[in-house]
Amino acid sequence: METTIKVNQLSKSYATVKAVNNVDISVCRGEVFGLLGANGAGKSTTIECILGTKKQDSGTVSILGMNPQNDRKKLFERVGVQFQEANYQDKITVAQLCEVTKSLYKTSLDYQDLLKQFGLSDKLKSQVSELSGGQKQRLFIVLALIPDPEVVFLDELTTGLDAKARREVWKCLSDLKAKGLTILLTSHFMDEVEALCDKINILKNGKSIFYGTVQEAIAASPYEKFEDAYLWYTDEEEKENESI
Ligand SMILES: Nc1ncnc2c1ncn2[C@@H]1O[C@H](COP(=O)(O)OP(=O)(O)OP(=O)(O)O)[C@@H](O)[C@H]1O
Repeated sequence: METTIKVNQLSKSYATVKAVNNVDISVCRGEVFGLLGANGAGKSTTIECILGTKKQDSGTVSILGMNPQNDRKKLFERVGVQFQEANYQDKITVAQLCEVTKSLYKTSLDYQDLLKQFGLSDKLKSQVSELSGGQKQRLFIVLALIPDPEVVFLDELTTGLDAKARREVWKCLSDLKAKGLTILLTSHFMDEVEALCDKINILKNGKSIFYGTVQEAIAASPYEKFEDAYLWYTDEEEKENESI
């Protein structure tokens, strides 16, 4: 299968913090990859190095066959990014924000269709600032999908969404995956990871402590539930570190 994202031995430090330490990632076309770990584990730094908005200290990154440092412009046309705190002006409606986003790209999808898929059809004329947290979160996913990307990065996918909205987002993403969209996501919800991710990489203090499928993660742990296994992996490492 075609490899869409390939990260080899990626490392990045900030002054005294080794934020990412020899991380590997390999994502094929149409796969959903979960980058997991507690706050500060190194997920955002890894994503920024993949997108080329940060430069790694060592290791290599290839996305859609491109080097993100050299091909930022070409990459921008083919990759969607969901931002947590988008920088939009205060008084802007959903429709206007979608229009502005659309205008940045050569090709784009019909945003009215996307808004419908994500349950936001009736918000077209609403001010973005007046949307609920969950509605904003879904709008940010829509914005990431407007350029009809081949790869999409979704940071803290469904944080702030209610149970029904989360399920709806999962369904939409599964449909997009079936059409060949490659997805790299971060999430603090293990039910979501289990429902969506083909492979995961669990980071702790910048290092990879598990890489493989959710099933493999469970099998290699003493637990039967993924959330228990996840907590076991992250705690286990802590114990090892404490004993050093
Ligand atoms: N610009 C920066 N300058 C200095 N240190 C930073 C910077 N950005 C991140 N760090 C540090 O690097 C480490 C990894 O941070 P990063 O944001 O990549 O983690 P994360 O897994 O995305 O966390 P979260 O789940 O909270 O978003 C943390 O210790 C953080 O404090």
